Amino acid sequence: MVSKEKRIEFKKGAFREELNKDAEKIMNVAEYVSINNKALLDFAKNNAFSKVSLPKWDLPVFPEKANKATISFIILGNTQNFAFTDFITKQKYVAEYKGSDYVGAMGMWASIKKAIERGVPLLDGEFLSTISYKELEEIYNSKSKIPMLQERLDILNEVGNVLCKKYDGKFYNILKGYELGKEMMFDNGKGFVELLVSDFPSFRDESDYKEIKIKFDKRAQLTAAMTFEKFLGLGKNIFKQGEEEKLSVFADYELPKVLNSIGILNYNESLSNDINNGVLLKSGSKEEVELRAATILAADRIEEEIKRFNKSSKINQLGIDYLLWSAGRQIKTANHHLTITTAY
Ligand SMILES: Nc1nc2c(c(CN[C@H]3C=C[C@H](O)[C@@H]3O)cn2[C@@H]2O[C@H](COP(=O)(O)O)[C@@H](O)[C@H]2O)c(=O)[nH]1
Repeated sequence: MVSKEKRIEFKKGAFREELNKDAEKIMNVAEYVSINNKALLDFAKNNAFSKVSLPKWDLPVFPEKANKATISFIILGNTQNFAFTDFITKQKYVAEYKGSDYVGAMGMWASIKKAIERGVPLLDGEFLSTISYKELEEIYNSKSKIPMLQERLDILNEVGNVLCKKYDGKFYNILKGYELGKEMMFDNGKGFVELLVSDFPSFRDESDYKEIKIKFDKRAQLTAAMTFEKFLGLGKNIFKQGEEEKLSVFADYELPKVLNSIGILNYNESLSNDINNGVLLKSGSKEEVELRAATILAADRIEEEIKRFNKSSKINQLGIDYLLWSAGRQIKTANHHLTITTAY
């Protein structure tokens, strides 16, 4: 007979298992960040019976239908889904779309939707492989300037080239056969998340911490999650049942902010001062990797604890992510950490 512990492990899949293990190794020797078990248990207990919904990605900045063009749009946006706070002014990117202002990541989605609607062929690999700085600047030009424009451009050029070489110039071809209920996120190297990371260097999101290599793959996992949730919101499952259980939370700058605010992540004095004062944390620094590793581990433990308190809970990391993310929107006072990176 398979024990309950084993069953949970099996459902997580190899990627998430490895990520959790590496996060745990890092947190065992961490210097700047620690997890407060009491706060974690309290949070799990208080949320064990909460009704958790998943995002439907139905704001006007997203396409309305569940089809191939929507899949392409979601992948395109996730090539650009990082760094929305200006590193000097600390202001968030703001873009206007159909009379409303969209802030941060939503501003980015607004700008690419607006460009596609006025005929810029942003879903076409060939166009992306040669899109220029000026053209991209024009696309993002709105109420403020988007950070890291050159990096965004380099990524689009790279992605365009790979699409032309391997995917007939089309994003949606990365999702093999477009067969409802059949697609895999992880499939021995051939799943959707795995192909994004292996074929597109800019999706690779890994860090070295002492001798530990940890793969967060935030943008690649978020691409799969958004695709899953967008389709689900319209009553369709594009992926094979259970694939979503293999995803971790998305290790960005928002989740550690929330986890710290509710006492689950504790920072030492120097890290706490740096974040409060808006000091940049170097990409790949111990501080930055610990923040991300702690986020992954804490979210995984919250799921385990919720399931201990509520044996019939079906919550997974997508639910935990949305629970924390939504909590973050209410926290207006705390700073998130600032790192110059294309990962998140
Ligand atoms: N873990 C996690 N990270 C998420 C999201 C979302 C989108 N949530 C929407 C989904 C439905 C609702 O309507 C929400 O609004 C964005 N991010 C990441 O945060 C950063 C941007 O932050 P800011 O500058 O403030 O926009 C950036 O790295 C972005 O990729 C999430 O759900 N989980």
